[in-house]
Amino acid sequence: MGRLVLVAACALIDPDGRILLAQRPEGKAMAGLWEFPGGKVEAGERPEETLIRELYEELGITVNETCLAPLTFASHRYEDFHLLMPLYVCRRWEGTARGQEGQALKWVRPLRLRDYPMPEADEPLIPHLLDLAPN
Ligand SMILES: Nc1nc2c([nH]c(=O)n2[C@H]2C[C@H](O)[C@@H](COP(=O)(O)OP(=O)(O)OP(=O)(O)O)O2)c(=O)[nH]1
Repeated sequence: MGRLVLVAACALIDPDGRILLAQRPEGKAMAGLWEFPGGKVEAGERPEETLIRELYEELGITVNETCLAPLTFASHRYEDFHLLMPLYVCRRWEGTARGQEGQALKWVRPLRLRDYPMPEADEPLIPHLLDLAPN
């Protein structure tokens, strides 16, 4: 196995039950694919701290730790690393999500998630989101 990489990700869910996807920018690995906001857990961080930091940096929103609920996780072998990615859900935050790094954002109904090409690791997460918000 290659390196184990720990990434915390979050499905933000709006009052209509739609989920926020962010498009990975050009120049990064997996550019153009749609992902759940989040990022690598840095040394000394808890995953919840990572998410609070990343959601502010990427989207400009403020999230309280008590509003982050664990849903499931992805464990996926990529060519050069193994991704372990806990997925949280969050229905409450402060501010309006805007791509702070020029990335496109899209609020997507769970049934439409498959219309957006996602990283391989994310595919098994979709049924969990469909169970959660079945429209
Ligand atoms: N945030 C997020 N990352 C995901 C998802 N699915 C998935 O395979 N990943 C992978 C893509 C990256 O390899 C890693 C997240 O790393 P990142 O976005 O913080 O960092 P990066 O690839 O831009 O690399 P770096 O330049 O910051 O080191 O997890 C997802 O749904 N959300």
